[in-house]
Amino acid sequence: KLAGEWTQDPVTKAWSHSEVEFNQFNPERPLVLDTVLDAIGKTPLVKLQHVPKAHGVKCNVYVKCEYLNAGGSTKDRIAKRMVEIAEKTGKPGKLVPGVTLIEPTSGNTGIGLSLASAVRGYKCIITMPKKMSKEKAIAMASLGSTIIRTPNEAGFDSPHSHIGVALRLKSEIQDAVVLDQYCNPGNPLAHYEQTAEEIIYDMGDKHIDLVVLTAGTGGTVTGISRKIHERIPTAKVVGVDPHGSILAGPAETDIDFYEVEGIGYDFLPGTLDTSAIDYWAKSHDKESFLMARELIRTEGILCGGSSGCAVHYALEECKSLNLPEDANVVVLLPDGIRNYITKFLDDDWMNERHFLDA
Ligand SMILES: C=C(NCc1c(COP(=O)(O)O)cnc(C)c1O)C(=O)O
Repeated sequence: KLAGEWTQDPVTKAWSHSEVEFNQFNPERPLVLDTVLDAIGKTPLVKLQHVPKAHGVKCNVYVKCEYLNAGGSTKDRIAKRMVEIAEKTGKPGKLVPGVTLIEPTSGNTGIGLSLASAVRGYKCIITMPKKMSKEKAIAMASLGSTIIRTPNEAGFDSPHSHIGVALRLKSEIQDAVVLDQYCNPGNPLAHYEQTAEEIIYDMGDKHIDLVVLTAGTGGTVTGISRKIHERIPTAKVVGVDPHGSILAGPAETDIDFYEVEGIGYDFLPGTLDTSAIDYWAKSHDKESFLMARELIRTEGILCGGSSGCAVHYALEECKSLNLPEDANVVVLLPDGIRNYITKFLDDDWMNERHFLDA
């Protein structure tokens, strides 16, 4: 198993891991790339021009557009990093041509791994709950992956869940490897050594006061939060967790269905370091989708549902903290509209769920 141990230097506050070497951050990227996998990372930060004011927020809000990654989401980063680690170290399994990658996912990690498999010549089997969009399934199938849908109501520890089915398939298929985004250090590491460094580098002399991040496996919030606290100790990091999920802590034990894809779970993933998060906001579907639609319509930001979730609750925090005009807030937008064309972008889909009711 790769999980290994994270340790933090008591003086520099820098993190290291017992099993993995870290890549150096290089802000430059050549324009001619060896493969499409090199078109992952270096996504732009965009300053919102209208949405903050429309919601009574006077500070500066910058959104990191992760839908501009090669596979369309921030999860391309961890897919590439987990494959790199396995190719280099053979952990959690040897990746040789013809090997079968099996991964439980809400879709975006699956797209990232399907992309890497198409480029590297691996076979790929994805297990994904039925709740997740058809668009994501079609993207993965187009990249050559086999998709197995699992029941939404199956708990994480059920043999019928996307995790349970992936583990069963691994035991049945020869030369199969489950990289396992829920405990693989390559998940938070990709964000600690790259996503967070991009944010710090690109913000330059604009002081970062608040970072708002949705959480699913917790890799994004763990990796970014650790680096932000290491380099900008005064900055606060807020995690956003949907009602119906328990990531924000035992108080939210009411596990329930919600529509936003990719965030929240009925268990605490090994890649989530809750001590790295200053505090949590609990989110609702309606506000998340309405904000995503507003960002698209008034800012031209073609983002997904969890992006609307992150921005809505970031604005709520700006108001409750009464952040001044010169404060700077960074929000990560994990994926884009391609994954949801027939879902929250469609008025009928929204009306069926009363998300457009006043
Ligand atoms: C866990 C997976 N996605 C995480 C995710 C997240 C959360 O990112 P984490 O780094 O897993 O906490 C937010 N928004 C979207 C649209 C996502 O797809 C997955 O694609 O398997």
